[in-house]
Amino acid sequence: MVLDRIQGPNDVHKLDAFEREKLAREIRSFLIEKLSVTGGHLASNLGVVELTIALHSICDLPRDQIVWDVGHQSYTHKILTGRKGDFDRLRAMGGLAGFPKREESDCDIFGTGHSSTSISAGLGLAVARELKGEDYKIFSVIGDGAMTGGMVYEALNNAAEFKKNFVIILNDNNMSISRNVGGLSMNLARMRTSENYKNFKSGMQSSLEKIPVYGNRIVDRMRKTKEGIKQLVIPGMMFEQMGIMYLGPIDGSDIEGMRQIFLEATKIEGPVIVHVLTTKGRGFAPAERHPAKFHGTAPYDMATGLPLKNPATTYTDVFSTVMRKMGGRNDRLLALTAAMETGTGLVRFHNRYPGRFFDVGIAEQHAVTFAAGLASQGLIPVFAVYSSFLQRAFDQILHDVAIQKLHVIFAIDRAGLVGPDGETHQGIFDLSYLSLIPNMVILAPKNKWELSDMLKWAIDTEGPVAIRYPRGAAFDGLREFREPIQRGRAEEIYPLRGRGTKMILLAPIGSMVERALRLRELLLQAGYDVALVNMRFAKPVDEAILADYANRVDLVVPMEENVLAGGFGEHVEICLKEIGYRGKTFLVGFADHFIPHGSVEALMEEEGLTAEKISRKIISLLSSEE
Ligand SMILES: Cc1ncc(C[n+]2csc(CCOP(=O)(O)OP(=O)(O)O)c2C)c(N)n1
Ligand SMILES: CC(=O)[C@@H](O)[C@H](O)COP(=O)(O)O
Ligand SMILES: [Mg+2]
Repeated sequence: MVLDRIQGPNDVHKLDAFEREKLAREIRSFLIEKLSVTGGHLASNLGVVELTIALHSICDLPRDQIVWDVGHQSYTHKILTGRKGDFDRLRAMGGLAGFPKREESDCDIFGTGHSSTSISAGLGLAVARELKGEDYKIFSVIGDGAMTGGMVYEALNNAAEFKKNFVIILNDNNMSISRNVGGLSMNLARMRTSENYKNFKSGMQSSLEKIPVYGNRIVDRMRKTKEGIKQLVIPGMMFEQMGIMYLGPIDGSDIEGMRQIFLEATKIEGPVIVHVLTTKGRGFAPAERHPAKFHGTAPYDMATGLPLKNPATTYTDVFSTVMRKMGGRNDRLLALTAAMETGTGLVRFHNRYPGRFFDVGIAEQHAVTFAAGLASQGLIPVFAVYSSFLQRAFDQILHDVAIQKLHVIFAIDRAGLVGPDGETHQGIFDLSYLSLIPNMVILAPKNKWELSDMLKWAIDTEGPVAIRYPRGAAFDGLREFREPIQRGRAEEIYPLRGRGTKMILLAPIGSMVERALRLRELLLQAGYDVALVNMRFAKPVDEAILADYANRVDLVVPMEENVLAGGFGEHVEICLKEIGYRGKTFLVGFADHFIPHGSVEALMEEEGLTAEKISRKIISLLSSEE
């Protein structure tokens, strides 16, 4: 096996062209087999095996620097830098991360996870290299989907001005997670099919000879032509006009061709884009047929590609069903996504009401302000978005939505721990960054029925509303508790019983209600009297119910799947102080640190947030004062 000879960075340099081809086949089989057990980002990785081998074979790592946009496609890079042996524990706690991590390898020069950062980071590296008087190659590898993110254009604009040498490899597989959208995507599609691609492919050598003046020749030619329409199909014109040299499109399965072009590109003065055409899911038929399904996959059967387990009903499924239903009842209801149609459960709404569905690309900031514009005209946009991706749009929420009290609904999926994607994707900050914005109303459901009720309530109310719910199976307990939703009102589940050594109020929100059930049992067993209130609203907090309990309990325990800093518990504490509560509080949530990858339960254990661990802390707190 050629793969066995790859033990660390630059081992790929020892291979000849034939062996490089063989290595690509072996890596592909390796990934298909390993990910069938662990799950992970299969389709994107299968698409860039050859591209990564070509790149590594002209780089001297870790001296040369590669920035992977999003970083979900960096598995071959990890294999080629000595991490092949870690793939059995891909994305497991303490195991190999699914994204580049500086602490994992000195070949991971820049950590990623969120989209569209690689050109800015690459430019930063290039400027730093010059300021430090150093000399090495810098590559940013970015997908066509990531090119829909606004930061890319801020970076290109800047790169054209700064004129630093670095190479942007545009990995164009004609897909984001779902179909790629927008004007740029249409432009790339035209480039794929243009005559120049065919010419470039057949005349690689003559194209290479032209490289130093390649861009200018195209621009000169375009200036001369009077047939304006033809300009549209000249690849790279858009980039060239911005002052970024463009090469391509080139074939992303041709390792030798890519090696030559990548190397030549590093010799060009200023920023260069090399446009590479790849195939998402390449070499695994189910993934080539359904790239969206295999973008991020759970373990699967290698023969058929079918999932090994049937997934339980998720909050995303519930959201999906209710949106579709409500779309039929209210024709002002709109659904928005920033390139996460599948993940947020909007496929059914899209199919049923195509005119009221909008995928704006990986553009969370734009999505929020676009929603604000729609809401200003009396429409009801629901922006379904992952908690960690919404972080990008903080000012748009504050400035464009909240100040104007516009009725935009934020359906915040993946709120709480997401597990294997790790620190970049854990949705543990939204309660903090939303709570501090005036006019925001924030809810979190305890179970699947409550998500449905909250969404319907949010559609009928006014002003900005956020509903946050976690990844994974929806809780289907506590079905009998279904008080109608009222603004700022909590729901009492279990009152105090009137007997016990100390009185405790458990005040969980969202997913923590389920955990509080078990916690309550443990505390009852320890001899305490324990009430449980489902707080429902992180903002406005139900002051009345807190005031009611304030005189009766010794301890209030707000619980949230969010960081404690600026979170729900802190707001409850402020409220209790205003009410004049004299007892203790014990805040349950995440400490002030980033939480790495692993299964959600393992991480909860590590964070001390299992019912058992919380109960031990509470018992010790209360017994220390006895
Ligand atoms: C800010 C942000 N929004 C959404 C995502 C989710 N996301 C991860 S990969 C991806 C699609 C990227 O498409 P592309 O760059 O073309 O890479 P491909 O998977 O096709 O290789 C999306 C939307 C993200 N990582 N970051
Ligand atoms: C790379 C990326 O950002 C997405 O693919 C993300 O991993 C999706 O996560 P879910 O599996 O929770 O949809
Ligand atoms: Mg793509």
